[in-house]
Amino acid sequence: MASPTETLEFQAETRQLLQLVIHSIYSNKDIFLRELISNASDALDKLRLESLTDTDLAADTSDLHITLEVDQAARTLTVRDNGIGMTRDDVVDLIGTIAKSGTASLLAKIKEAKDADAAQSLIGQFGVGFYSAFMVADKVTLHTRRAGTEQGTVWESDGEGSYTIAEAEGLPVGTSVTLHLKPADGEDGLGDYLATWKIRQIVKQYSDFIRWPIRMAAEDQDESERRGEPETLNSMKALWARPRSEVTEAEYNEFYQQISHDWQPPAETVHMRAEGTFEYEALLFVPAHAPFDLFSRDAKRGVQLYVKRVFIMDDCDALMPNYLRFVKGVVDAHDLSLNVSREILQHDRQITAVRRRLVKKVLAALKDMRTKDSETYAKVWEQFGRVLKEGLIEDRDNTDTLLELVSTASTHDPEKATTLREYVARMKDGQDTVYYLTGENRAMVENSPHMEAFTAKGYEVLILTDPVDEIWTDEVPSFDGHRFQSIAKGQVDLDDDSDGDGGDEAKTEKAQREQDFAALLGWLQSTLAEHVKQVRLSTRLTTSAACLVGDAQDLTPTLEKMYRAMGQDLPQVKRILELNPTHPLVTALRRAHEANADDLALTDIAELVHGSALLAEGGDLPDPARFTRLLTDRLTHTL
Ligand SMILES: Nc1ncnc2c1ncn2[C@@H]1O[C@H](COP(=O)(O)OP(=O)(O)OP(=O)(O)O)[C@@H](O)[C@H]1O
Repeated sequence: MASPTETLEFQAETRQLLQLVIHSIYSNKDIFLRELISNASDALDKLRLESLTDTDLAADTSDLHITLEVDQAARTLTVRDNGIGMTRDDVVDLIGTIAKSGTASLLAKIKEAKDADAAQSLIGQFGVGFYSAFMVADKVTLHTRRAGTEQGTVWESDGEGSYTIAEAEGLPVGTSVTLHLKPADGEDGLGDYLATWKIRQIVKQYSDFIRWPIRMAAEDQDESERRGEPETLNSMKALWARPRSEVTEAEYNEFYQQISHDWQPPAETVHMRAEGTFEYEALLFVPAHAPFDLFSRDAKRGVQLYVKRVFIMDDCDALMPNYLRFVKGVVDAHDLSLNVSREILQHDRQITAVRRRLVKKVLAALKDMRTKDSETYAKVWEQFGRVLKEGLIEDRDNTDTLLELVSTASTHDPEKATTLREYVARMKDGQDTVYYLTGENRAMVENSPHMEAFTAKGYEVLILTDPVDEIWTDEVPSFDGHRFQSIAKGQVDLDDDSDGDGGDEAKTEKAQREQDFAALLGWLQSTLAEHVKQVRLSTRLTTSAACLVGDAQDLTPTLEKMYRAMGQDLPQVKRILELNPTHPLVTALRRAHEANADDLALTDIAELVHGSALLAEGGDLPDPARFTRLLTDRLTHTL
């Protein structure tokens, strides 16, 4: 006897998401069918795979398919599959809850979204799956029975606060989802989903490449039986297995949209076939925009893995490195076992070789796009540049290609980003170094005192403002033989007279200056010993009195902060204070020190010079209250 019907509440987040879905976040309601068919197709994949790998599972896989049934009188559309099915617990867990990470933050963002378009693009990135049924139906009934079990389950909800669940007898293995359709409403984007032409059109558009037959039972069931086989609506062609020359751009785009649930076409398509000892086909896509969770720790990565047309897994991370986590697509390998697990894949030499080849292909496609279609490339870089730069740290094999892809702001043109190659082509005679400065934002970098001499002398400096820039510039020594040099690190001697003429004179002048300032520098060094490891004269300043720099191998303050935020226990990184010997404050300080080295006011000024240099580069003062007091005292003295 069947158990009584239970009424259960949706989880709070699920309820919120349902409300968003029902109140038409999507202007295009037709996609509900794509979502339900995609779930049904996954269920068929799972049953096929499980029956191949679990010989104890007595399941009939001889005719796996999806059926769409229209009942005009009852105004229902049913999506039926004979796939894996669900147990009662599965239904409660999978349909009543959204276990996806990031749901709460996504909901918050959707609520903040300014308009329906922005909200739609956010929810589009998430994929509402099963719940999209409630866009077109005011009641949804689901019957299901898990393969290998006897007990069926029936679930029903109007998408408001709760759902009912009960046992059901005599169900076939698989799942059927019956939508009690809302009336068609053109203005609200609600099509007539009882019309077979409409269903045919939606399946063709969104689900043509689904690898299982999608059949439609004709309106009149009796008549269809008399006519024989129901009609199959989709072509089922595995697009990746067809030669490139036979696939149209529209087909590629539709396929991409099916697997990614994206509403825009991809920015780039890579289709390849490898023959030889390890055969495979790959069809990869670079999306046009980043998913909302690109930088979240548990963001999915990887492509779908098939073995000889049998779906094995989604998000196969062994096939894509972390820094290409935005690439979507399919890899169909011919010589793998269907039982292959993620762990085995991680250590499989052939998979590593496939991955290496795929990475090269994707990077080559991006490089090609950069030369041939710089406008699209600029958009792709804007979306994924920060992630691609992680490759400079992770992937030593492709450093050269990745460096060619880098596009960054520079002092050359405030409006336009530059590539490293363009930078090198513009380098001054005798310059063999690529100068850059990292910082939190463009304005801070541009106004940093470190820039002064470079600007004055016409040297171009790259402006790097992504956190990842701090790290890769530390790890990658050069581009095409030209060393990377932070203008906030090491000795920068732009006065160096490399061709020799006049060099002696400059050297004598420098030596004289060093001698003149020796006493002041020595005194400052001991006075500021707590904060800096050295005080020296600078050649990089023209207008500021002082700046802080690091040794070539030192961590930058931002990097130091990042490591500390990650919980690393670092010793204090002391920096070098550089003084501008031509600045009136510095020359006056020298005179005052010569006149009376014991004047206590000089100590305050030394601290103020150090604090100002910190502030000028956007740094944090060790003791802001003390700095303000010293500054106020000094200002009071001048009045
Ligand atoms: N027809 C079905 N047969 C078996 N299980 C199903 C079926 N439909 C849904 N499910 C189960 O319910 C889960 C939730 O489905 P839902 O469509 O909400 O999300 P999803 O398919 O996991 O994600 P997305 O649609 O964003 O890719 C699925 O992962 C699957 O386990």
